[in-house]
Amino acid sequence: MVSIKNLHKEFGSQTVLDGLDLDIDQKGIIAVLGPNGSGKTTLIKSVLGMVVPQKGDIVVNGQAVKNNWKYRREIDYLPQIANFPGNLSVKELIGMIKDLRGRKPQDEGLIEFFKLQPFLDKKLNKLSGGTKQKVNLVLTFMFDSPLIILDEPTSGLDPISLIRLKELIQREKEKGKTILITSHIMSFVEEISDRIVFLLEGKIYFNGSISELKTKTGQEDFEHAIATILKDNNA
Ligand SMILES: Nc1ncnc2c1ncn2[C@@H]1O[C@H](COP(=O)(O)OP(=O)(O)OP(=O)(O)O)[C@@H](O)[C@H]1O
Repeated sequence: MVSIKNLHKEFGSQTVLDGLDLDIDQKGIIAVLGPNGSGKTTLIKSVLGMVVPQKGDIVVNGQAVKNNWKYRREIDYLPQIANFPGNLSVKELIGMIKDLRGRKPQDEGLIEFFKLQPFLDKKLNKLSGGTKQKVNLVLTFMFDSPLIILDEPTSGLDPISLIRLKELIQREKEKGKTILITSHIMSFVEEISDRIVFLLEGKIYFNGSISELKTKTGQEDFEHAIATILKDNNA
């Protein structure tokens, strides 16, 4: 599904990705973790073609990413920070994205699922952070693509909305999709992930299940296992 070989990305003199290799060939939920600034978003954006690496190859669903855009039709992406045009209403924005994507959307079920009906005629710059995130989630999930990439999806969500998000992600997993997630909320990651990919110093430091991570670090609980990696590496 996603194959990354020898990926290098530098911003000026700063090396962010340093010969990173990663294969994601399974269905299910994969959490991409790592300390702040470790390159999670840079990695995701490289897969999406939004960041151009200095070196390396990325193949998504059998298509090379370089100088290509068609493969993106099969990816749904939730950005960490959504810069919505503030003067549009929620309804107008959803309509605009539907027109741009040109695929049959499932927006109505998702609007109902996140209880967004009262906000449809409101301008985006008048919405709270959590409500904006729900709009962001509707836009992401409405096209039913086989690969879903979620950058900090829990951002700003209240407990009920967080439960709904987890339900939605599980539902998508049961359809046989591959879902890549970054999050700093360890309880959320532990609850939903099938596999953990941990980034450190521009490379993959760990790639495996939560129980393998606990064994590797000698810790019984997930949060402490992550903390142990960070402490051992002065991250
Ligand atoms: N466009 C850019 N120009 C310059 N530096 C950048 C750019 N994008 C990212 N960086 C730098 O690359 C490093 C990795 O950033 P990135 O956003 O990928 O990290 P992250 O692991 O997603 O972090 P966080 O957990 O804080 O979201 C950071 O030091 C960041 O400042």
